[in-house]
Amino acid sequence: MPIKIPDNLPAKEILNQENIFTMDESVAYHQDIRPLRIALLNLMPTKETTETQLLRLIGNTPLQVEFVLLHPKTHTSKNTSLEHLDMFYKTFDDIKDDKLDGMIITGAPVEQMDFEDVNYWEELTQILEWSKRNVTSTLHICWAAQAGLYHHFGVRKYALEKKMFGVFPHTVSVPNTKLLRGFDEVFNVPQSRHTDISREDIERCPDLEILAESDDSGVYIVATRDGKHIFVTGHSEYDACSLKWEYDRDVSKGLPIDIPNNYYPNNDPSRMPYNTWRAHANLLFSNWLNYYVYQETPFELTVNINESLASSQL
Ligand SMILES: CC(=O)SCCNC(=O)CCNC(=O)[C@H](O)C(C)(C)COP(=O)(O)OP(=O)(O)OC[C@H]1O[C@@H](n2cnc3c(N)ncnc32)[C@H](O)[C@@H]1OP(=O)(O)O
Ligand SMILES: N[C@@H](CCO)C(=O)O
Repeated sequence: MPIKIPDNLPAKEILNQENIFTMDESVAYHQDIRPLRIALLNLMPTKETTETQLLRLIGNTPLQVEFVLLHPKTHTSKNTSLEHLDMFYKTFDDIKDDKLDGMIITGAPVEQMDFEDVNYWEELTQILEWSKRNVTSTLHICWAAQAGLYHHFGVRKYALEKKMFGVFPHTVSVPNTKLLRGFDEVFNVPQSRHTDISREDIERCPDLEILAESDDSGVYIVATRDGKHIFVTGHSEYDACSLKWEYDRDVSKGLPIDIPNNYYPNNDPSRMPYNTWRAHANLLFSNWLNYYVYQETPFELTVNINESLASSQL
């Protein structure tokens, strides 16, 4: 949340140089508050786990959030029951005439397919197009980040020789960026993917900026310069045991898989892993909700986003 301080306090200039968000008394007086409407487009097979992980992070805010769960209607889910989807989920058709303050699009275990072979690809591209005009800020996770970068900017994904699997040290690439406010200079993020995006491809797109990366696991966060589209390659939302569960699954299937990097104490899979990324996960989501959604979204959501986006190149 912004700090409201007297207009002429000396600390204000120092904090402004650090991009710390302060608000003049005059602006604060006029700021209106209402609940934020955030959708989760859940593409994961393990839908209930993902709902819990993301709600835990979205719930860590003083803002009121109305959460809308979406699933792709053109995909028949094998691993989530129809009862669960009918009871708790909507589809794009139900919300396409609305506006949203924010949207999160999850990862999906389809990264080794061509985008066009994913059976809900056409529906997803409609949603991505719609998000440009109807959502204040969209946060794409893992495969959704690759899908969004490909659809909006033609950035492709590359197959990795070996799965990027484990917990990797990351660094902030742009000092004082609002999305990474409060982050340590080195912070951990779980990565679990067979494909990658390239720094050079992103640098060729003037609308994109790399905000965080890792010497070991590559680009972590890319954002459009207007903050309306955020692409996150890792899984900060994962629980302590998510990588263990994936590792045990692959071992039991006899798949070639290394012990997750920097995860188990002494690299020993018989020991319980620690969560060393939770604080940064909470910061990432609360910074996004505050600076990219709440501070940017119009009070009258229906009035709107079209106007503020009219000048955007997307
Ligand atoms: C790169 C990232 O984004 S990482 C995020 C993805 N990570 C995860 O999903 C981790 C958890 N998932 C898993 O461990 C596994 O997918 C499991 C155990 C749930 C199921 O695995 P399997 O039994 O081997 O495969 P299964 O045939 O059930 O398909 C798995 C999923 O792949 C996706 N999928 C497979 N083929 C297609 C296709 N042609 N089009 C779209 N989605 C597809 C679906 O999401 C499907 O699950 P769903 O129908 O419940 O949505
Ligand atoms: N995180 C995924 C990668 C596959 O897309 C898994 O291991 O299931």
